[in-house]
Amino acid sequence: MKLTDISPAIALTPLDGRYHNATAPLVEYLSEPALNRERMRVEVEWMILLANGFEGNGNQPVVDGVKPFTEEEKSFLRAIPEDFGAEGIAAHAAHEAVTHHDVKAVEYYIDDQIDKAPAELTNINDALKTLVHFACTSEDINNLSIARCVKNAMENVWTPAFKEIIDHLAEKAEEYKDKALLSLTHGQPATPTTLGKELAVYVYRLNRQLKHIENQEYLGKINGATGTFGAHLAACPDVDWIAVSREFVTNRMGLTWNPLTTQIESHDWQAELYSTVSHANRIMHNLCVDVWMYISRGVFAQVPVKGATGSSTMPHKVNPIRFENAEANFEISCSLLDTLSATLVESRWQRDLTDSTTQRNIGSALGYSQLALYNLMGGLKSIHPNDHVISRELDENWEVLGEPIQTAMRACELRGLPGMDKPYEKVKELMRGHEINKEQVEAFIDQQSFDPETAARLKALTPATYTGVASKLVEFDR
Ligand SMILES: O=C(O)C[C@H](Nc1ncnc2c1ncn2[C@@H]1O[C@H](COP(=O)(O)O)[C@@H](O)[C@H]1O)C(=O)O
Repeated sequence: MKLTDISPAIALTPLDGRYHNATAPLVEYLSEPALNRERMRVEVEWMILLANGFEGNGNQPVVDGVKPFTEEEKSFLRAIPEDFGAEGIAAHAAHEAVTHHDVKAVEYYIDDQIDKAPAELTNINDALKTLVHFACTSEDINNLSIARCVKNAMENVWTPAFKEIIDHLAEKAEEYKDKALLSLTHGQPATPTTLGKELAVYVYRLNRQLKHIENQEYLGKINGATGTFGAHLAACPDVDWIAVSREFVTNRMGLTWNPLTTQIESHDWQAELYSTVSHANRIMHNLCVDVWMYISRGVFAQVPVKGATGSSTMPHKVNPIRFENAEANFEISCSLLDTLSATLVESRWQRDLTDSTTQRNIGSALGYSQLALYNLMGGLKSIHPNDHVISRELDENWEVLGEPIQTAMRACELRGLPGMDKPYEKVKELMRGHEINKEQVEAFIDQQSFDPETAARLKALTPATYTGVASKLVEFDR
C-alpha cells in the first residue's frame, strides 16, 4: 500500500505528525485555514467600516451609495469567518484551484456566502459583492491577517508556555537559593555558588526577553497597491483615506498603524519579534545543555517515568531525552526564525512575492519552539537536586578556598599587617594541582599572621558556605 493513499493524509513533517499534541494549539492561529479565516475577518470588518463609517467621519458611510449595515447584517457578515470549517476550507480550495490566487479565492468565498443571505437582510445582496475587497490589494488583507494571527499565537500560545518555564525556574530558584553548589569554570572546580542563584540567572535573562516580547509592536497597513491610496482617491476623492486607514488598523484591527509602505507592510516588526524569540530560544538552549550536564554529573536526578524505557539495551538507564529533544528543536526553530528575520525585511522595489511563501513558515518556526518549550517544561518537572552528589562535590574540592584566603591576605597586607606578602603565590604553592583537605586549609591559615578575627572568619569557611551573597541575589531574578 502507498502511504499517500491513506486518508486522512499522513503528515510529512513531525510538527503535524509525531509532535502534533504539543504543537496543536498553534493550528488555531498559524495554519493555512487560520490565515484564510483571518483574511475573511479583515475583509468583513473593512466592509463594515466602509458602510457604517466611524466616529471620525460622523459615522457616515465612507463610500457614497453604500447603505449602513444593520446589527443583524453585521452579525451575518461576521459569522462568515466564524463558521469557516471543513466545508468552507474545501470551498475556498475549489476557488483557489481556478484563480491560483489565494486572496481572490477568499473574496469569491465571501461572495458565495452573500448569495446565501436570508432575504430579510436586504443590504446583503448581489450588489454588495462590489464592496468586498474594495480598493484593496491582497497585501492589505494579508499583512493585517498575518499580524493578527501572529499576535494571537504569541499572546495565547507561545508566551504562556514561555512564562510557565520562567515561573517554574523562578520557583525552583527560590527553593534552592541556599543550596550550595560547586561551580565549574572552564570545566574546572571554581568558587561555589548556589543552585538557586544559577537558575535565577536564567530567570533574569528570560524575563528580559519576555519584556521585549510583551512590548512588541505589531504593525499593519491598508493603503492600496503601492501605498499611495491611488485607487481610493480615484474612486472616492472626498474621503480622508489616511484617517480611514488609521482607524481601521488601529481600532478595528488592534494593530500599530504603519503609514508609509510600498505595496507590502515592511515586515520590520516581524524581524524584531523573530529575533527576540530566537534569542530566547538560545538562552533556553543554553539551559537545556546546562541541565543535561548537571544530570550527567549527578547534580540533578531524574524521576523515572513508570513503565518507560531509558535504553533499549542498558536497563539501568534514565536518559535526559526531553532536554535533548528541546535542545534540537530550539536549534531548528532558531534557524527558521533567523531566516524569516533576515529575508522578510527585503523586497524588490514596490514588492516581490518571496515574503508570501516565507511567511507560510511562521507556524513551523514558532512550532519548533513550542515543541521545545513543551519538552523543556516536561524535563524540568522531572528532575530534583541530588544532595548526596552536591555535598560530595563540595567536600572533595577544598582548594576552592584558595581564593578567599589569598584575597583576605591582600586585604590584611593593605591594612599593614606584616608577613602577608605574596599571598597569591603562597596559596598557589599549597593548592595548585593538589588535592587539599579541611585540615590542610586550617593549618595554612594558622601558619599566616592573620588577626584573630580574620583567621576565625576564614576557618569558618567551607566549600559549602563559601557562596557569598548568592542566595540574596535570587531576589533580583525579576
Ligand atoms: O493584489 C494583488 O494581488 C496584487 C499583486 N501582488 C500580490 N500580492 C499578494 N498576493 C499575490 C500577489 N500576486 C499574486 N499573489 C498570490 O499570492 C500567492 C502566493 O503563493 P505562495 O507562493 O504559495 O505563497 C498566490 O496565491 C498568488 O496568486 C500585484 O500584482 O502587485
